[in-house]
This record gives sequence, structure tokens and C-alpha cells, in this order.
Amino acid sequence: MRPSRLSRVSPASLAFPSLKRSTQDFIPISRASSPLVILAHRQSSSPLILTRILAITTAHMSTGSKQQPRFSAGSDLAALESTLSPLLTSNGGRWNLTMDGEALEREFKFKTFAKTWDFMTAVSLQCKIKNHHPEWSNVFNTTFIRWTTHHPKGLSAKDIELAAQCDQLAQDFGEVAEQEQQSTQPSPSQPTGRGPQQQQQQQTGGTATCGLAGLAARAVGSAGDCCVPRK
Ligand SMILES: C[C@H](O)[C@H](O)[C@H]1CNC2=NC(N)=NC(=O)C2=N1
Repeated sequence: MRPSRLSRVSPASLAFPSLKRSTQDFIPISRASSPLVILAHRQSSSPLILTRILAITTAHMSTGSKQQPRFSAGSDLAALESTLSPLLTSNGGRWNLTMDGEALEREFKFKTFAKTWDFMTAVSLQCKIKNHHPEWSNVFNTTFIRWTTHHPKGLSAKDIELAAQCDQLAQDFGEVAEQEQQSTQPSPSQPTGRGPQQQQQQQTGGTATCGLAGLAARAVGSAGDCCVPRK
């Protein structure tokens, strides 16, 4: 029998010690490091779903820097290092490596839902060409995208190529500039007048990125094993 997605996730076993884990697959992280854990607790009533969200979310939590990429088995490491490097925020790019080093993620913001959707459609066409799919979520004018390869697990050339293509497509579709995004973010003391989800994110110390990452994690949790190579 194939191991379940859950049994391969080491950070979850920090919170749930009875879970199996492979210490080679993941770098352990602090139990207290995820505001998403709190968010997931509040949003999910099923212990199974909650456990899977926790596992996926903590395994992929992104960090600004210092993470080491973990490439898929069989990758040309030197080539991937050099194409990855300029994409990372630590080198002036816009993508962050997740804690486990196995995924790249970032958020894209547009003026309208229509532009956001057009961007996602364009990305989806590239996915079709490359036979590779993102873990992503969208709310209104913002799309969160995470690139990772499920088989063989880790960061692959396709992830890096698609991340670079996303940057280009986002520009083509009129992505809101980074500075503009920051100036339109309400400060924590400002009343937002927004819905309960955003208010909850504020209360739990989560950001919009965390909310969208949480949505993507929920989808991953119920997506099943989509990427098992066919015999
Ligand atoms: C059989 C087929 O090649 C696989 O299912 C592909 C499809 N898309 C994929 N997408 C991602 N993100 N990871 C994969 O391992 C993957 N595998």
C-alpha cells in the first residue's frame, strides 16, 4: 500500500506524536510557528480534515529566506539553482521557498476579479502544456500560487519554469505593483469593514496570504493523490 500523504508529513507529527513520519523527508519546525494552525482550528469541525490541513499547511509554511531548496530526485541541481536564484525574494525576486524547501509560493494582486481570472486562465494554459498543476487559491483580486512537484517529491524544473512564467504573465495582465499593494493595505488599527474571514485573520495574526494559503491547503487536503505516475 502507498503511504498516505499524511504519514509522509513530519511537522504534523510534532503536534500529533502518534503520526508516522519520515525524518529524511522533512525539516522539523517549531510547533508554535503557525498562525494558520489556529485559523484551521477555528474553521474546521472535522478532526481528519483539521489534521490534514495542519499537516499540509505547516509542512509548506513559507519563510522569507534562508531555506534551502529541496529538489526532486533526478534534477540537475546546478541548473535548477541558477534558474531558481533570481526568483527568490532574498535575491530581489518575488517568490519564497516554503519551510520544507519543496515549494515556491507567492501572491499576485490585480485591480479586478476579471483580470485575476484572466491571469489564472493564462497560467492554466501553461499548466496544460507542461502537464503540471499548481496548488492555488483565489479570492476576488488576489491569487495565491504554490509550485511543488508531487512525484518525485520536491522542487523541479517545471515548478521553477512555471513560477517564472507566472511573473511574466502577471505583468502582462497588469499586476498591481508591490508598492501600490502595500499602500492599499489597511493598517491593523484601521477598521476594515470587511467580512468575518478577514477579521478573523487579523485576530489570529494571520495575513491575507495565510488565508489564501489556507484555502489552497484545504483543496490539497481533499484532492487525493493526483500525481501518481500511471503504469
Ligand atoms: C502522470 C502525470 O505526469 C502526473 O500526474 C503529473 C501531473 N501534474 C503534476 N503536477 C505537479 N504539481 N506535480 C506532479 O508531480 C505532477 N505530475
